[in-house]
Amino acid sequence: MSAAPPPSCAAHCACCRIAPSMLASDLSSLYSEASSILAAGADELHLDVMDGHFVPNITWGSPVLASLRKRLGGEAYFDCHMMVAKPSQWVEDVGKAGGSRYCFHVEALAGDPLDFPALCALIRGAGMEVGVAIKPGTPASAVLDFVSLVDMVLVMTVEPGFGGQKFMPHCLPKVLELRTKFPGLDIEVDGGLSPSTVDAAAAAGANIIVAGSACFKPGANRPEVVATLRRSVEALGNGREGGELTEMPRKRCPVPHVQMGAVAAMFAVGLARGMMK
Ligand SMILES: O=C(CO)[C@@H](O)[C@H](O)COP(=O)(O)O
Repeated sequence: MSAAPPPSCAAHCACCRIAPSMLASDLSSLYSEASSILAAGADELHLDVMDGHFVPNITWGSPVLASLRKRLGGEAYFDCHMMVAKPSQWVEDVGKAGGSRYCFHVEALAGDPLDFPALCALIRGAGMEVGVAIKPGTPASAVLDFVSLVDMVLVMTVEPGFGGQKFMPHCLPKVLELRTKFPGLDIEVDGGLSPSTVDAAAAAGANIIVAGSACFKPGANRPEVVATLRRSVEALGNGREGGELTEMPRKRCPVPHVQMGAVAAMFAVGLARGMMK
């Protein structure tokens, strides 16, 4: 028996946004990595905040966000994915540090003094947009009643905590369920996304694509990866074709500039010798 085809949504109008996960970048040069990926066409910077309790890993908090914000200026969009046990605890700090969207995990609400609506109000009061994330084992029904309170739902396609994991396609029916019920909703997918897995997520209805390793792995052509991810959402989610798709960036010149200079010099010498004969 052949495997079931991946789920596929009707064309929707939710705009594609590409949000590279900075966790996979060279963290010793966070500012230049962020600048480079924005220059490559990224729409958002996906910033994974992990507290060592909600997930078995620790990354960074508001001091790092604030210093990145200071150097990048006000334009860059900070998609803060809060993998923390008590989401309400960090809202004020992350807002002050320049977070643009505060995405909390619905699973963490059990240990938080605030309920869903109160937490959303706190986040908006701190000047940020609201996202809610669900882990692979959490059904979409956990957030369905609250969609009107949020700007985005993040469907995790790996267990949160670490970059570089394998994409879990069995999470995609949740994306399709949300897209079918909410055609204009921002739906983000995160974990194992790359040019070879994005089509399944885009076809299910995801319009915000987080990709860490794919964007930052050594040798990656960043503009090409970002454009490839975007074109997938435009084609399979928005139903665009041909010239309506974002253009692929022009390929790099296969001959490095140094070599080009050497070729030009040899040509000039040859020409001069010919003239001297
Ligand atoms: O939230 C997480 C992991 O918890 C992600 O944002 C990953 O950092 C994505 O990395 P790749 O799977 O794309 O390498």
